[in-house]
Amino acid sequence: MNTQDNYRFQVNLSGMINILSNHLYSNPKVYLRELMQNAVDAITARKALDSQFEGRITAELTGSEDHITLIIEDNGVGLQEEEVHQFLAMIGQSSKGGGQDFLTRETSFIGRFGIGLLSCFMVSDEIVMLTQSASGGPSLEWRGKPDGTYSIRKLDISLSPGTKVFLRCKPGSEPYFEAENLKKWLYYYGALLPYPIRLQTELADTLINPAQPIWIAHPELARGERAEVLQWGEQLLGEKFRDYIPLTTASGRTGGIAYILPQAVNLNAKKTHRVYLKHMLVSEKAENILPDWAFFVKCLVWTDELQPTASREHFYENERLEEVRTELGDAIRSELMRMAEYDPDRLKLIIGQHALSMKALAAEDTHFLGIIHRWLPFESTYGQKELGELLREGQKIYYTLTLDEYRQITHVAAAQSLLVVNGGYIYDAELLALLPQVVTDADTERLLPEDVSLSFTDLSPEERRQYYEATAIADAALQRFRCQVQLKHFRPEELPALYTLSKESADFRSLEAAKEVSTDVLGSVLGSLGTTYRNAAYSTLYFNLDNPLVSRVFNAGNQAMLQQAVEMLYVNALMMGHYPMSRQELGLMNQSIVRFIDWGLSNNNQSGGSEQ
Ligand SMILES: Nc1ncnc2c1ncn2[C@@H]1O[C@H](COP(=O)(O)OP(=O)(O)OP(=O)(O)O)[C@@H](O)[C@H]1O
Repeated sequence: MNTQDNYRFQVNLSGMINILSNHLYSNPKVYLRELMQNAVDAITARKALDSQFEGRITAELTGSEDHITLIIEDNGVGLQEEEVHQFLAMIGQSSKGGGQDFLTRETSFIGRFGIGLLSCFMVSDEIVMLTQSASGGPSLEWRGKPDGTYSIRKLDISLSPGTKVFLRCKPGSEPYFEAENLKKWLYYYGALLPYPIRLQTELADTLINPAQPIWIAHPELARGERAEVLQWGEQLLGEKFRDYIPLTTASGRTGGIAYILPQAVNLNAKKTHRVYLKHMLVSEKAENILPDWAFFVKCLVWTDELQPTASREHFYENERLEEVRTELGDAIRSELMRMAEYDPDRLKLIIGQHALSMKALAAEDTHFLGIIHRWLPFESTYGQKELGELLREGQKIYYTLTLDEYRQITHVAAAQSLLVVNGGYIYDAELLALLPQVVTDADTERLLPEDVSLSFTDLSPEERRQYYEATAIADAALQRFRCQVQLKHFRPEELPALYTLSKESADFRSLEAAKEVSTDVLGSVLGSLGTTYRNAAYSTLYFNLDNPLVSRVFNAGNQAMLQQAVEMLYVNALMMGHYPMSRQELGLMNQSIVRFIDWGLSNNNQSGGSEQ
């Protein structure tokens, strides 16, 4: 019969500490956060026994230079001997969770993983804890070492309930024990704690956190405390803000202040917010706490209902987080809508600075679009204007889909008094397409460059006869570029020619451009693709007979010159429309320039010669 030997896993504690410090904790200073969190949890547990109980946390720096020791003391619930063995000395065991779903289950404590205390070994070679349980029993001393050993001793004296953790600075960790740093970090992590945190050194006894303003518990009251709210924003986030929006949720368990960023922000900029869990700072990089469109604010959020991950820097992406995100987004949205009604100048200021963010939100929410559309800025043939101003023109609003399309037709459209909006910037075309759904008298339409030509005037039958031959020569000159020529009358008369592409001819041009830069194999694949376009993919070059130069060229009766001029005007029209040119077209431009200079020179010589 086979015998089976059973063994227990052994944990190499120093190896584990190494992993935690290198991979879980972003910086050794988090040891202070973990100690404060334990103190906060111990105070919460004691408060559950006695609701009148007043918590306090004290940090004390003692010892000479080589023996600096930090003592963190709380008057929380303390530990009894069996709890020390069970929770303090057992890694991964926490007094604050329990059950299968302890990682994500909601508790009134911050800690849940049973590993936080290990972070102290990043800065100290020993953790000494004196503790007295509020439920009685002897006072205890526990000493834990990073090699996984610990000792426990009953004290002869009886301490008052609570816990003191002693950490002696290990060589190299001195900055983490400097009074100024400790002061800064105690404030950083604990500024919103509702009971006093003190730092005592031989020189001073400092209260770290000021009394909590009323709007922490009731964010809606922040509206009336402008100066104070802005000052807190500057102190906590290190930036001067000019405006803010209070954040509330229906349950009241998550709240905050969304500070409007004083400068415009890039759409792709990281949107990070500072989140306090049960009044302690857990993350200043929380990205997923607000909807994506809210990139114009930096928030202070406090919550007692979200579940932090073990690194504490993020929150579990669960249903509740999703609801909180939606509710915080709603709070911002309704405040903006409230401004639209009662404080439009304030909203205009925000839109002026953060149009992109406002457009992102409006694209997601047509109701919001309906309310704020009039202040959204757009680039148009009437200039950079707010949509409200454009609507007041009472005209149909045409919009392009791309910046290139807009550039191609803007001067022609302007001359025809068409109101065209550049829809090439992100959200703009989308918003203009949505507009008629929410604004009853808004009439918007997508404009294609070729549509502009519909307003051009045809030649009279007599003109058609007169220019028949010249048009045919011009047309033949551009055949090799798959471009047909049309002679028309249009405004502005300063514009000699307008090049337009249909969707198909645009695709064909892109294909040709891709072929020029591709390898042989890809080139032949693209080449065979191109054959499917052959027939329909013609672009059009409209010549403007109202333009004096065009009129002279078409009336000169000089076939060679007409051909050259048509080619030259073709490349010129391409450039005006910001179309990338093919190698063949660039070659044509160079040749034409040289030929025209040559022509000019020989004409000059001839006239110079006849004068003599
Ligand atoms: N100041 C304290 N007062 C009372 N008990 C404490 C204190 N500090 C630690 N403990 C006990 O030690 C246990 C382990 O603490 P540790 O910080 O390692 O983990 P945790 O707080 O439970 O969870 P997490 O790893 O999420 O912080 C706690 O569950 C708690 O029972």
